[in-house]
Amino acid sequence: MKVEKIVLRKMSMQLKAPFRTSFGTQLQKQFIVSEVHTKEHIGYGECVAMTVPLYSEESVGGAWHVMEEFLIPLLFEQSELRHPDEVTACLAPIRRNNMAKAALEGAYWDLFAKQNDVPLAKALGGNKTAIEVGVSIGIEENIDDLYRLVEQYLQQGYRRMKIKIKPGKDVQVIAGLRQRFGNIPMMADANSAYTLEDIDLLKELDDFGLMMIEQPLAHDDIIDHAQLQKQLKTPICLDESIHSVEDARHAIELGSTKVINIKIGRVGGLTESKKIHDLCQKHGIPVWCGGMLESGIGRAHNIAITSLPNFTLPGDTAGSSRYWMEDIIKPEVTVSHDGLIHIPAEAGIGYEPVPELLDKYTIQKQEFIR
Ligand SMILES: O=C(O)CCC(=O)C1=CC=C[C@@H](O)[C@@H]1C(=O)O
Ligand SMILES: [Mg+2]
Repeated sequence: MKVEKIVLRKMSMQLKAPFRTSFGTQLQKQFIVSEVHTKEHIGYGECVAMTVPLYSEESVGGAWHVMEEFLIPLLFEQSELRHPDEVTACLAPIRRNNMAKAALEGAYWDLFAKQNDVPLAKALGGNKTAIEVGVSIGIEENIDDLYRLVEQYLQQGYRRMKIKIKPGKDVQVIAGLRQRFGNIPMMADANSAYTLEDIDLLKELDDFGLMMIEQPLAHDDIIDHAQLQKQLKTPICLDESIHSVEDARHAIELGSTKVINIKIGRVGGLTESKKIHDLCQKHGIPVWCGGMLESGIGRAHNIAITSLPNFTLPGDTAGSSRYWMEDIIKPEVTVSHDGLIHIPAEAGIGYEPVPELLDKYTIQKQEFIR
């Protein structure tokens, strides 16, 4: 892949409704779209870092700086990359900054798939024609609003409900949902809102048959999660704690987790995501693909990675209309009434970014010529 130009776009799009979690609320979503250009094709990626570094240490501004000052120069030092797996090695001298790395690496994977005229899912080794999807629901102040949203998403076919919880909005909320909707596939995501001192409360959640409890404890912990898992029946799923295949290996060996939420940006790209997928498959640990409120470009990458066989649980890749009045791709991502997203047969990410819509939501654009 002889990339001649890389383009970064800082995007600003408003979510249909505020998305609340235990650490904050998002409404005006900023993110970065990356483009890698050859004479024949453009590969697209998305940087999922948030405007404010509340989920992880990365932010939109920080990621832009790292890509501009360090990552893009490293990529341009390579006369030619033969395979996108080489991008991770090329960027390895720069510590962490995984979301920035993943935005560029993902664009190279899209370019590679387009050059080889295969869907990205196939280029990654995926074997599915469709993926099961769930939906993530933010914290609602009013329980009736939460019930209305769950009812709506069940009718739309989503295969699993992810409920955000935090102290004071946890046991009662889950109990109410169970009472109202019965034994629907449901999980809770705490985004690190608890500590081992809350163990009695977390044990109460054991009574509701949740599929998993996601990241109950500190964002950078696997030791306390191992202690907690010994005392919980409900599987713990790690999200924020896992930044690499080595983190996953440590967590599995310690017994800190029984499910892993793979987010391409959090772990530094598709190549590392595949490694985590393969390690978990070897250890009988199911994985699913988490979300970061992506636009259609990031959503398309999530769909492709979910085509790998050990993505056996519904992920957070909802349809475009879950978050956006209009998405920046055509066609938009849609979910069938039986909760499936059909994997595109077109080459690359399979959804075409629309230049006019990219421009409409671009608030800053910079071109880097090799
Ligand atoms: O993109 C989606 O639909 C999932 C959104 C979601 O649940 C999250 C996005 C970003 C950080 C967190 O708030 C949360 C998560 O932890 O998975
Ligand atoms: Mg999470």
